[in-house]
Amino acid sequence: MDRYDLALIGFGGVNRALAELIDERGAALTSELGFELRVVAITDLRLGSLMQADGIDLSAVLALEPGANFAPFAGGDPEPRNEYVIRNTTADIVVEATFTNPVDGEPAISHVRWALESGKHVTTTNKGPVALAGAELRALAADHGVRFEHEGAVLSGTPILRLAERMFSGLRIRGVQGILNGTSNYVLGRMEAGLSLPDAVAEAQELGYAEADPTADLEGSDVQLKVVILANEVLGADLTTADVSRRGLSTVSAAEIAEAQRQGRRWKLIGDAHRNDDGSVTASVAPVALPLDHPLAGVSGATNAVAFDTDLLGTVAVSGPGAGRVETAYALLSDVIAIHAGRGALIGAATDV
Ligand SMILES: NC(=O)c1ccc[n+]([C@@H]2O[C@H](COP(=O)([O-])OP(=O)(O)OC[C@H]3O[C@@H](n4cnc5c(N)ncnc54)[C@H](O)[C@@H]3O)[C@@H](O)[C@H]2O)c1
Ligand SMILES: N[C@@H](CCO)C(=O)O
Repeated sequence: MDRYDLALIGFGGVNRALAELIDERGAALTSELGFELRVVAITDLRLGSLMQADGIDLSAVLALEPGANFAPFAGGDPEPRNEYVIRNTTADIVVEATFTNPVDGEPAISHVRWALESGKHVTTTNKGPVALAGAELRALAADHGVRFEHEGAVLSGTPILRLAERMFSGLRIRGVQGILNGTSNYVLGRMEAGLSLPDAVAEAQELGYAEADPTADLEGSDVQLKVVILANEVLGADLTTADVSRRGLSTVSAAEIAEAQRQGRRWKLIGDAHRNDDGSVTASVAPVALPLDHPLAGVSGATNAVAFDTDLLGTVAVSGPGAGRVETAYALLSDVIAIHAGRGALIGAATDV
């Protein structure tokens, strides 16, 4: 029976949800998926670090009181010690789910680099490494015979990256456009219901949708990262965030939201990347007042949706959760499944002799 030992870097909403999934459904997952999952290391800014090669008691760490840390545990330390843990853990897969830094992607890029350099697979939901160092990290993974998986970086657990990569072969994709941020879409809907912006944002934070700094959600830098990922991984471009124009929700007033409703329109924060006739790719993030009959106008809450413009199929639209702790934890699990599916050619899968 195959087994994958995981090191969780960052123990917030998403990685806690993954730990809960393993703790509560581990046996069922093993019989359904054909491999066992264990967590052998955890680091977090607030909790410090914990390394236990025989497997961490997840119920115990999930039950920690607010303000407690890993120091009392065998193999525990009050400091995160990320580099030491990543380079020395017995884990097969490092799960990077720390804050997305839209400016330079650090320290997550370093976390991923250290993991790949030490021969460990990586799965991440952190947009920074994928958008700002994706090509370098994919090459580093290949050099070390391991995988760099990141389905959850765009549309959370809704598998649009794998869909485009595996199911669109033979198609020429001319563009991709969509609602790519759950928090802002949730907030717009709640403001249409009459809530103030601060109250709507507070709800999104409580629900675990928002970035550590929700400005990233509202002002479009989160979508900008995702547009870069889609442009580079789906359209084959080589964009950076500097290539993507960005306008956020602060350019739309509550009065304009109400006026749009009266006119039968809905404001949506839209990310777009499309190929021009000369082969170049243009990309943008901007609020748009869509007519109610537009396919994206009806997308509500933290749901996201992406429309792929293809040559042979016309428009192919995919909709699903764009945020959520459990939904995003599933993206991480889907990455482990992908690693397992490709294990024949890879190092890193622990198997019984
Ligand atoms: N929540 C979602 O719906 C969702 C969906 C898709 C992607 N993501 C991305 O996944 C990542 C995690 O999201 P989350 O909702 O769990 O965030 P979160 O803020 O709940 O948790 C992040 C955790 O990382 C820890 N952390 C931050 N910097 C660290 C460091 N240098 N070393 C160790 N720990 C560190 C924090 O203490 C925190 O506990 C983010 O990059 C986010 O953008 C989140
Ligand atoms: N804060 C992000 C999480 C998913 O990337 C959002 O709301 O879409």
